[in-house]
Amino acid sequence: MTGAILDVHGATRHYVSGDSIVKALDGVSLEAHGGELVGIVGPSGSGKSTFLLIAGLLEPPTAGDVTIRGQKVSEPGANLDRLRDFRRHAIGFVFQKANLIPFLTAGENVALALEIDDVAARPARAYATDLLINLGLGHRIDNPPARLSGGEQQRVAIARALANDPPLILADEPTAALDSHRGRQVMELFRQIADVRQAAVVVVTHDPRSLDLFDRIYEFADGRIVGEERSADKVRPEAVGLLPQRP
Ligand SMILES: Nc1ncnc2c1ncn2[C@@H]1O[C@H](COP(=O)(O)OP(=O)(O)OP(=O)(O)O)[C@@H](O)[C@H]1O
Repeated sequence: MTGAILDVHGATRHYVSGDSIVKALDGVSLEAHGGELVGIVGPSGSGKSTFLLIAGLLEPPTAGDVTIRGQKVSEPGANLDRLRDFRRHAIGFVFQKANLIPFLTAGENVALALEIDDVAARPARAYATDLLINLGLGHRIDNPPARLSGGEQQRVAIARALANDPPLILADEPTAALDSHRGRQVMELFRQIADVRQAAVVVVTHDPRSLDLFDRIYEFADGRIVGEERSADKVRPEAVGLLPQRP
């Protein structure tokens, strides 16, 4: 046991494409600890999204394994359907697009994540409200997603990912659809989530402007890690008020 929240060891994923084999991921080992913001950069097709699929227990590796909080949960042939509950409690996902439910308000979108987890409607709604206020979206709670800017929608999606208080957050290019100011706000929020919640946060990004926030950055190429940079003097934005704990 390493003490890491996420410990991916030797992860490999090969796809058969016609007569050839695509090595989307080729023996990647990477750890993320509580309180760390870890970045993954690299050219298109270098295996970044494939890494997140494997680390997020959405696909098993073809070799290697994934350990989350000391429990080995994925390896070749693993039946990941059985891990649905584990995944919901352990991992919060954030994607490039917010993918909010259009006919629910921002508050209802976040509360739904708790109600699915058997939290009663009233405390779920109260918690969603607290969370959104803490993320600077108190004025948007009763608005549907279409009334929110792209950056606001993405922050609601982050609130939804936080709702079950997961120790691990995985984000795939969460700022790709945002302008630089809103992108920076979203990246600072990930930094704060790592600091305040002591979550391990792993973000795939093409955005070079926020790399000063990260503890470690891994560079991927051809399915492998080809570079690692550690930041000793990273920027720490002022922490938001203590994010409330879930009911
Ligand atoms: N289901 C699949 N079947 C076949 N090949 C795949 C599949 N998924 C990914 N690949 C290939 O694996 C390689 C890595 O893809 P991946 O999406 O992980 O890269 P990426 O670094 O996330 O790229 P991008 O920055 O464009 O999102 C690519 O060559 C891709 O075409």
